[in-house]
Amino acid sequence: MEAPAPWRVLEFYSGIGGMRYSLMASGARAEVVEAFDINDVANDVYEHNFGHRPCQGNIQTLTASDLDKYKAHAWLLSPPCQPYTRQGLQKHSADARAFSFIKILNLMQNMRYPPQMLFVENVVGFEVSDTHDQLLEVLSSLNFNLQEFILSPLQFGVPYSRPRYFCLAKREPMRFQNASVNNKLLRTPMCLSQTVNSTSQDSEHQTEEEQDPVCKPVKDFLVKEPDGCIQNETILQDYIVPLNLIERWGNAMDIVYPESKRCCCFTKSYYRYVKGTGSLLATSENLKWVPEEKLPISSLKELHLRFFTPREVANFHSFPSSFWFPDHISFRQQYAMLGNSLSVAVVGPLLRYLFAEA
Ligand SMILES: C[S@@+](CC[C@H](N)C(=O)[O-])C[C@H]1O[C@@H](n2cnc3c(N)ncnc32)[C@H](O)[C@@H]1O
Repeated sequence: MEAPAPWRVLEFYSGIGGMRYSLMASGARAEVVEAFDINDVANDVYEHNFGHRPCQGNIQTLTASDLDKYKAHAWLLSPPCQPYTRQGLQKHSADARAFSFIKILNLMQNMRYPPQMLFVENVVGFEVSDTHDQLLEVLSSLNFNLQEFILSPLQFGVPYSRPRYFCLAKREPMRFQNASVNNKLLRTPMCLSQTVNSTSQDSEHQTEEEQDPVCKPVKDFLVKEPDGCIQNETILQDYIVPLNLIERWGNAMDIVYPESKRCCCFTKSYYRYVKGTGSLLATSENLKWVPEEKLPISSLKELHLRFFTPREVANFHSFPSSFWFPDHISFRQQYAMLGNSLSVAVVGPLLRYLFAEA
């Protein structure tokens, strides 16, 4: 018998393709038929890795008939998060960077072939925004069931704290495998497993700290030489943290060790700034790590701190080893685009669950 045709997928705000890698990792019978992004540098990276250049331009200018022509079954969207971040002005839907997302949401109501499945990724904070209210309104008007999650790679064995909000939606008569959690916001990946068919009230309120399984150590994510050894400092010269920054920021920096089981979220400003943008790695072999201890500046200097390389940040995002940047992309651009991307370790299982037939 002939295999059924794959689900047709549109990838909005495609960036460097974290969503597409997640779809590949999910094993879903699905293919990206088009991707959309306004950033030509991100599109260079996407094309370099997938051999397909996304439609370049403002998503806000798309019309219902533009989208109808793809007859897509699923839309995957990771719209800009600045309107909802705690550090920002939190203008939500009034922020111009939210306009394109609101526009295409509303287009769904005027389409001849609206998607049957929807997946939205954003920062924690989105779930209390008025854009979220609009999302729910549109989905309900089109008879979608939805399930929402706040999950972090830490809950998937990756020593990386990057909690993010996810909305999964399926249009009637399609159903989720675990329909008992429809209309709930879950903080556990439990219901993604086919073997678990109910989720207790408690697990809806568990945080990433309470959910940590045994995470791999940071050293498993470091750049390796072909012989399997971690690259030495001479090779990693470009990544050493200058001493004046150590003097200035001291214990405000987030320092991790090869044996650590957690590092903090890499933002798009990593490498430009050291405070609050991502962890730094202590590479000295002579110092013993004492967790939680505040160290004097003299000891901090002896830790031989370095930035994680872009490849290592990609490893924390669980990107495949085949992923890479074209030569003309600067270090700063690499970090900026990785900081905007997402965790394949988290989104892969969520997409597998979304596409699984009930
Ligand atoms: C949060 S990032 C998504 C990153 C992506 N998921 C990845 O894995 O790299 C948002 C992306 O949306 C793009 N973008 C923002 N506003 C846009 C608009 N109005 N039209 C098209 N693309 C837009 C940005 O260039 C950026 O690549």
